[in-house]
Amino acid sequence: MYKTVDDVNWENWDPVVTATLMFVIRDGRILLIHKKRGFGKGKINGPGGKLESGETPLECAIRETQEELCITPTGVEFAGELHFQFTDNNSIHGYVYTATGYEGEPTETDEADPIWCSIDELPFDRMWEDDHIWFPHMLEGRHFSGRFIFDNDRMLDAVIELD
Ligand SMILES: Nc1nc2c([nH]c(=O)n2[C@H]2C[C@H](O)[C@@H](COP(=O)(O)OP(=O)(O)OP(=O)(O)O)O2)c(=O)[nH]1
Repeated sequence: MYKTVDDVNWENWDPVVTATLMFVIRDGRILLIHKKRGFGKGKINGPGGKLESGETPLECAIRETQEELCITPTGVEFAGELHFQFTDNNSIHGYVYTATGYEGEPTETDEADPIWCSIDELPFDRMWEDDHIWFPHMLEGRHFSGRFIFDNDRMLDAVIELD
């Protein structure tokens, strides 16, 4: 039973899922989604999803943003990595990207409803519990690597490292 980050053998960690997140940030605002289905349904997050075979995390993050919001992010940069170990043995390796712009118009889809938020007033109470830890680093443009233990959607422990 995982309780703390130290309970995981990170050297041999073999995540069940690799997933991505994309955050368009411009003019003091960030483009988030209300996630309408799938893992994390009901939460506010960035667009993103699971890696498909043959795809790089960057390609996945762009594709998922196209699928969920009908936009193509531009000025994309790697922001950080997230390592989630769940008590039920699920595990997710997440790659986070930021973008400075996009082509197209953010549009509601079956998966997501776009929401522009001020970076000073992020709705952390409606987001995953770890997000308030690494969002400030992402917004400052610092690369981060986070390790987290979750029991369903309750965070039990967190360690964050900065470059
Ligand atoms: N911000 C944030 N995002 C998270 C956390 N945990 C977590 O899985 N995510 C993201 C990574 C993925 O983008 C997404 C979950 O995967 P998903 O989007 O593939 O789920 P899905 O069932 O909708 O599957 P898909 O078909 O869209 O690929 O949630 C977290 O703690 N914080």
